[in-house]
Amino acid sequence: MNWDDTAPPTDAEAAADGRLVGASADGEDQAVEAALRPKSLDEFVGQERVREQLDLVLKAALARGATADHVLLSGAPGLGKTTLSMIIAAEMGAPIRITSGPAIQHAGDLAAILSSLQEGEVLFLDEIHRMSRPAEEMLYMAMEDFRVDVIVGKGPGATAIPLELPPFTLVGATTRAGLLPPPLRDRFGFTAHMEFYEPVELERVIHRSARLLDLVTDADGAAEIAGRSRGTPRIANRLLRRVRDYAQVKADGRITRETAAAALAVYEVDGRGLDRLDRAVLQALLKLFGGGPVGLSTLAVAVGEERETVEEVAEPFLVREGLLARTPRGRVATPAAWAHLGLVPPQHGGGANGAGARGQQGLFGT
Ligand SMILES: Nc1ncnc2c1ncn2[C@@H]1O[C@H](COP(=O)(O)OP(=O)(O)OP(=O)(O)O)[C@@H](O)[C@H]1O
Ligand SMILES: [Mg+2]
Repeated sequence: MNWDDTAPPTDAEAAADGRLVGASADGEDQAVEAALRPKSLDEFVGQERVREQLDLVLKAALARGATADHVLLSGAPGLGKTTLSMIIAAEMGAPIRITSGPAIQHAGDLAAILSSLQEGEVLFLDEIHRMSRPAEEMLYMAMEDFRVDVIVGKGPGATAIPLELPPFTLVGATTRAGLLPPPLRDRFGFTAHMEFYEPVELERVIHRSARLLDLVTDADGAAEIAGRSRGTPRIANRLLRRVRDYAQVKADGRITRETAAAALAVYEVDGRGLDRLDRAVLQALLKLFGGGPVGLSTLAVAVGEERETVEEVAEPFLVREGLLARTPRGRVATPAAWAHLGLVPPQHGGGANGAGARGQQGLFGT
């Protein structure tokens, strides 16, 4: 993600764009996601702990006739932060105003939004870690005291005019909770950390979406898609749409294990959710470097990609899946990586594969 929205995309961003297993929303996702979004906590699949805690927070506020505490939602892209913010408003019977950190560059932008909120309204601030510093400081006071100081004039003659705000609920979302300054983090009454979903939960997401899209999907078909969805509902929904296309063109429209596997083979998404780039990185690491350790730059050259693309686009998922490890001496494949690609690791102290790998490594350097 680039801090400056006007900057041209980096190579890594270009490589991540349009990737079937990418977690960020693309144009098609944005068009269909509204239709697939669960509208209530009961409909929201998985995240049991978050759901239970949030249910208590909201019900208690409703019972007191009060505005709910501010809520921070943190978690990787596509796990349901925006969806949950809308559910919070719906459960509170409150309107929601949606904005984002990068859209608020001046404190004045924030003051304008805050002063126009209705009592009890939910303000959803997406990418809250990307707000400007002055806006952030204004937000501290707004969250705590429902008050802002509007600065009028410039220089020594400037004066602060206090402005009372109606009580509201701030829902902040971030993919990078670690980047939030502690004073901001501390002002949220409740923080929900969203985890990646289990395959059985993604199966439920897929069945639900299939119903809404009028698709016939059997249990094995949903399981096949879920296993390739990288723990992410957005990816599950996207793969479901590609499988639907295939089933309609090449089969009778029904989504079974066979149509799902055949469709995703066409798109080069394998049984574990790795795509062409992920497998190219693993294959180079195993076949050219005997499983490593090998330096990132050397590995990137071998794959024919930029260093950043390998590091930011491919590696995070490979590391999460326990297929690749980043060590001080370089990238290393795990036994699971050899098994996944159906290759045999070289034996210690011999074996053509191992010797070949060491020769290559010497050639490339690290
Ligand atoms: N728990 C869930 N149950 C069912 N569907 C879900 C769930 N979570 C997310 N989804 C689906 O996944 C899609 C992406 O979710 P959402 O837009 O809320 O993710 P996000 O965390 O806001 O992502 P980003 O970080 O990119 O903004 C939505 O269209 C929604 O339909
Ligand atoms: Mg979102």
